[in-house]
Amino acid sequence: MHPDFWLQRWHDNQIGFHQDKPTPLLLKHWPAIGMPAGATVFVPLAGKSLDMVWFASQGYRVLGVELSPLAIKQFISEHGIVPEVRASKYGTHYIAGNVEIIQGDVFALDADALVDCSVVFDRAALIALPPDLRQRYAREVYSLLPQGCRGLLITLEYPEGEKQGPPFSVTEAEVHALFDPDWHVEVLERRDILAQQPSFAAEGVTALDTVVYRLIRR
Ligand SMILES: C[S@@+](CC[C@H](N)C(=O)[O-])C[C@H]1O[C@@H](n2cnc3c(N)ncnc32)[C@H](O)[C@@H]1O
Repeated sequence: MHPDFWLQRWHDNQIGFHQDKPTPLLLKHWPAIGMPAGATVFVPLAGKSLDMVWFASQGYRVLGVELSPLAIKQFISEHGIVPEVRASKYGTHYIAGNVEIIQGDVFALDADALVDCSVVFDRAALIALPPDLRQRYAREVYSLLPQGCRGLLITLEYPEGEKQGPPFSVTEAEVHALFDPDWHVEVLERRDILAQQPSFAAEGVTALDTVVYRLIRR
């Protein structure tokens, strides 16, 4: 997916993926990750997600990465934040309290950028990417995370070809193909959400599951 696609989505305010509260499945499953307060949570493809605010409210540090300057501008203005701003080889860093968001390309990160991250939260990130980029993302971004790093990954699954992504359907088999053997992959929950997502049914999708995974970097 070309970066311009996402910049245009933000420009046109086509951000149906944005939620006006923290992700309920995050709140439900976070205890299973067992991450002490003070840890740094990596939030790739962060948007202006309120999950970042929730993590900060729970005493975590947050490192978000987001391509769109507009998303970050909105995050800052909607939370009345006055960030410190600095530039690095990764992009422009906006830092306020426990939250740091890099405006830049997630594929430009290196291991140094993620060295302090003990956990990754992936909601609408892996599934925002088409198949070839998903492989690159697992190979070039997840692989930068330190040993022992944990992850909470939320995906969607719907029958092949019933809808054009994003969001893309990513099967359990694909999650294993992407992350085995570097990550231990475990399903925490699979839930049928078709009835709660009328826009999918309106597009002709006949089945829709969300799946929550716990990942542990070996
Ligand atoms: C579907 S949205 C999800 C946002 C957020 N995770 C949420 O739950 O609301 C995907 C986001 O990834 C951003 N994005 C896409 N490709 C990116 C890349 N290569 N590097 C950083 N951000 C990217 C887009 O601008 C968009 O805001």
